[in-house]
Amino acid sequence: MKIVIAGSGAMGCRYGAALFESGHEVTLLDGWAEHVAAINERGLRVTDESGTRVVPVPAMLFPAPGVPADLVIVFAKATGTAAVAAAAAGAIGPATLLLTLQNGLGNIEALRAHAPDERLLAGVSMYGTELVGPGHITALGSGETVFGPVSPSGAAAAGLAGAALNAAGIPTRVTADAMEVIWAKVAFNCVMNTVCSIGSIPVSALARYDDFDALALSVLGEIAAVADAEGVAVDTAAALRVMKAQFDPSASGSHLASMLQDLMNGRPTEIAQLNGAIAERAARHGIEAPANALIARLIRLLEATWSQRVTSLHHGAQ
Ligand SMILES: NC(=O)C1=CN([C@@H]2O[C@H](COP(=O)(O)OP(=O)(O)OC[C@H]3O[C@@H](n4cnc5c(N)ncnc54)[C@H](OP(=O)(O)O)[C@@H]3O)[C@@H](O)[C@H]2O)C=CC1
Ligand SMILES: CC(C)(CO)C(=O)C(=O)O
Repeated sequence: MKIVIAGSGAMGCRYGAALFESGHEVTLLDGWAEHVAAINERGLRVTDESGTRVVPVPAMLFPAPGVPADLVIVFAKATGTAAVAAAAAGAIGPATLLLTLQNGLGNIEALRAHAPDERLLAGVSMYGTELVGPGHITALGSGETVFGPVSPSGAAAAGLAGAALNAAGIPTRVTADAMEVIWAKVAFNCVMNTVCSIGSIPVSALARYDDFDALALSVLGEIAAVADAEGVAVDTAAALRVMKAQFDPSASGSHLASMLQDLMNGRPTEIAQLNGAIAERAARHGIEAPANALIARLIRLLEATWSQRVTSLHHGAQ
């Protein structure tokens, strides 16, 4: 298949490398010139449990040239989905499938401007990945990819894309209910990404915190109420189990949540598409969501002040 990755940071590079190595014609599209140049000059470096390998996958700066792909996978941050899809429009032809595995709410809505529902596929990934520098990612931990068609008429297309990912060694499950898996992952990220960011801790450190269940459930209860108002069921007990399974270093325990990576890189976070979106939708539905509203405020505080974080005693002393 001719595959274009629209937004080739940590995750886009991870999926693009695996698909390239399994024989597909892959192009990584990104807006970071130094990263694209490093990939084209030295190959994409992928570090995983077995070491570092170099993958000679080609990369290009946006915008995409006018050559339609069979599959475009959007892996920009959710803050930039609309802009990235517009910059990738040259690769989206009348038969192109458009797949989003991004975190957050609102990605499907942003992609609808570029493909009808029968060619839109959406879901989630539990892979923990870090962009450690231009042209270099660490791809650690296991995790399932789950997605489905946005419209029932896209079921065959979802099967085709799922088969390509599985054949590339990315464990993938195709579901009939994309919205259910997206909301379950939103619930996961609204707790895990924010709490790990506020604490500046890896996922595994949460295992040491006795009150995790109460903290998580205060956030999850509000999310379940908002999801319910939008016709989607979120199973809070199941969400809590999935989170706690990630404390294990062989899952994503040693991983730094993507929101914490954003803060460390001085980049905007996806808070508006996570707890911020929950607080906003709750207000629209007349539901109280103080925990999510407070967490959104705390993350915005971190975004504004991260560069002034105190990291040692006697800060400023000579
Ligand atoms: N990382 C993870 O473990 C996981 C991430 N996700 C989700 O996948 C989506 C993509 O996330 P992810 O791959 O982590 O995103 P990254 O932060 O790795 O990359 C996103 C984009 O940000 C820009 N960028 C990133 N770092 C720099 C830098 N230091 N300097 C300049 N530009 C930079 C690049 O594009 P540009 O310059 O064009 O902005 C890049 O394509 C998100 O929705 C995320 O929540 C889901 C599961 C796990
Ligand atoms: C990898 C995982 C599941 C861990 O929080 C994630 O979604 C993220 O970092 O954004």
